[in-house]
Amino acid sequence: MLIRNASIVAGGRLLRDQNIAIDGPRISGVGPGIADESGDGEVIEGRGKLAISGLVNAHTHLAMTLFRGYADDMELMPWLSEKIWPLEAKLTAEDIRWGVKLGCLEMIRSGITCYNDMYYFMDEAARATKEMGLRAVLSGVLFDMRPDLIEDAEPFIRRWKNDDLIVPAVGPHAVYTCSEETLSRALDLAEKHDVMIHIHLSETRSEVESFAKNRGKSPVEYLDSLGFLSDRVVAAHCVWLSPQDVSIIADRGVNVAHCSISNHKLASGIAPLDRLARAGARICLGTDGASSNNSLNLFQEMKTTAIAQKCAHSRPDLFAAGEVWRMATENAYTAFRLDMGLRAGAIADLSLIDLKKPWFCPLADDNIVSHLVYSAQGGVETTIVGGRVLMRGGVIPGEEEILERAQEQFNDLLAR
Ligand SMILES: C[C@H]1O[C@@H](n2cnc3c(O)ncnc32)[C@H](O)[C@@H]1O
Ligand SMILES: [Zn+2]
Repeated sequence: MLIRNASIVAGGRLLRDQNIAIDGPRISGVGPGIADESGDGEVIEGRGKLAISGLVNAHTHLAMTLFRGYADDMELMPWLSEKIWPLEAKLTAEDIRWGVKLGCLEMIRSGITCYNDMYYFMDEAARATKEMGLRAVLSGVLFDMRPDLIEDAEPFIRRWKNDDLIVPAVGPHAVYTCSEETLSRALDLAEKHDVMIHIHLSETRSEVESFAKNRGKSPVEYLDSLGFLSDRVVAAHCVWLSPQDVSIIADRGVNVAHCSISNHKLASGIAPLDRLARAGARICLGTDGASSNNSLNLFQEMKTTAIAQKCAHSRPDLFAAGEVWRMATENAYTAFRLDMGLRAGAIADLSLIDLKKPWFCPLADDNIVSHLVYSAQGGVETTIVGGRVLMRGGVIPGEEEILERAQEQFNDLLAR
């Protein structure tokens, strides 16, 4: 396959008239005049389009698209205990199938090619994701109150560990819902199978303060005392951190999944991203679920991340566009061990964005990253994962049926 005459971003600058040759699941060449070596004869016209390497959603609960708009305007714990968990108790595999497909539609349309998820019925989520063609790191959520879920964690890893798109992981929900035994079991599993650990961490002030009151240490210090923290961990939120917590996170190489919009919508707080960045922590971006955002759009996350941090610190120079762009791309590629980027040999996970949109005008060689972070509002029109075209010219096969079925599942779930 050959994408011809596209523009790309290199060193923060716009590079025009580039060909991208794709051979099977990988990129075979990028540059002016590069020829198609695959022999499949497929050509995608890239003139007037920007090719970007795929964005990575570092934290979500994809099937929560069915809960979009279901319980707005609440803070975390009452939201979970009074509204979300009672309805999740009624979830079926079919709900997960169509909720995940709906979420995949939205992510394909916003240039996300890989997502990191922690939820229920994850075999169904994996099958639905593969049908949609996206890449995913998936973990079944672990709670003390659900010993059945804990029992299935290892079998799940064994079922999916050699898949070409699905990477299994372990998902202990949080320190306030998982005992030390559960956390230690999750860690042992992750180390035994060399998979990642996905956890919610220090999201709200009350969570951290009550934990410290009961345990005499912060959630971060507690996890560190268990030997839990390393670059195998993706920690969502990391909002309420002491200076010591920040040092531990950075020193252990923990991957932070910063969820700016979810933190704002639940009024959880504004994460100390500047302190984390200055300490050398790796920061990625996540949308969280569509019930606490309520979109699955990393362009919105990037803009919100940048402007929220600038305003919180009265420092407009903080988190320039290029730094935030790397949170949704390169930082996540490192965190999730993804061989991604617009270069020969990388996996062919990329999107084309139509530059003939008002929000990309005026275009200069040095303002494209600014437009992507501060003004882009859509225009992703082609998305490719592993060399498979998932959306072309704005068309995703089967989209109408997915929208109908997701609506039916939502109606059925609420009626249960
Ligand atoms: C996977 C479980 O986690 C729940 N969940 C969704 N969003 C959040 C959040 O921001 N913090 C903690 N837990 C969350 C989800 O409803 C599942 O029960
Ligand atoms: Zn979450």
